[in-house]
Amino acid sequence: MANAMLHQTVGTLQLHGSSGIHFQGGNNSVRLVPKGFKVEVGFCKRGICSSGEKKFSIIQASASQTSVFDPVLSPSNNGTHESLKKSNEAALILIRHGESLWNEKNLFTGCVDVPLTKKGVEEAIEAGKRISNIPVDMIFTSALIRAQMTAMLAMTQHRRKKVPIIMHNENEQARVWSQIHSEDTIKQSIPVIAAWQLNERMYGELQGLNKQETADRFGKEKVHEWRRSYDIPPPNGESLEMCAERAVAYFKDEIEPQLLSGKNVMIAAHGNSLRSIIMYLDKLTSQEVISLELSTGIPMLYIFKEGKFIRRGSPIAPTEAGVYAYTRKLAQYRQKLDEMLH
Ligand SMILES: O=C(O)[C@@H](CO)OP(=O)(O)O
Repeated sequence: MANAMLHQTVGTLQLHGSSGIHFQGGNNSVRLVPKGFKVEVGFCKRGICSSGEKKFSIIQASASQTSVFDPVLSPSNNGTHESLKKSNEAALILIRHGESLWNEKNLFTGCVDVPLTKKGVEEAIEAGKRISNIPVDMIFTSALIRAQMTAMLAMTQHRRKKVPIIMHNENEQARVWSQIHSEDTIKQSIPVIAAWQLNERMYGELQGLNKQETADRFGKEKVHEWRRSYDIPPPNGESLEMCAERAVAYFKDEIEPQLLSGKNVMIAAHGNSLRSIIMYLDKLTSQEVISLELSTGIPMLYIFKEGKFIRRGSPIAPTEAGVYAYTRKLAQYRQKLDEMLH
């Protein structure tokens, strides 16, 4: 469950035993989680506490647009899921990070945490211009700085001027220390969730090697197989299939519910983690994904409507009318921005 909300923790409960669903906190026993609240499942320090207890926090959803999880919207609730699929529409922007210092040097990067080059910074800003009229309610990035820089730099160009704020939910203290105590400020913020599951495919023993030198040493075909085949991993690294197992699972579990509830989402990630997500969105076969290449810093727009992802290509420029005419909602959003800013 995404830990995306800007929220107030109003209590902590524990689940005991295995006899049915039974929440207990202090002297109080709670059977149902009221509407507008969410249950956040955490694990005691190192995974599971003694006697299998798990820690639950009851969190009051903020009234703002940025409070993201309503249990009623849970995709596990099938009836609701179906009706939401029909009624909601949301924009999904995917963006591969701008050029990194190791892209520039032609080195296999994978999970090595390398920042952007100056050109990468410029690409991210340019990408931001292209999406400056498209609503963004939530941002997901990988845990790597090149994706996070890209997301933040892109948002400097957004006309709505909401402030992207990285959520720190790694432990209770981090969460409490980063709390915002103004509803108005929360409304002017965009939660940014950093997730390792969106990281670049782990390139194993190729990380740090020069791509050309590796091709010279092992042969062009072998290296192409490592780089682009679906299920053949590079030495001690992840194949695209293995990368998809975590990236697509994260997308389905954490991002799709947000889209279902009508949130407009931007994902800043990597060549291969995004290839695996696009494979899922566009229903590509393992053969088709081989030839899918993503450029750095080019945003791609999808509309999520009636449970389907509709690929809308890349917004060309902020002034380009076409992209905003894709849906009435996008056109209205842009018009509102025009009225606000003129
Ligand atoms: O080095 C990497 O991490 C990736 C992306 O830059 O390389 P490839 O082009 O092989 O997917």
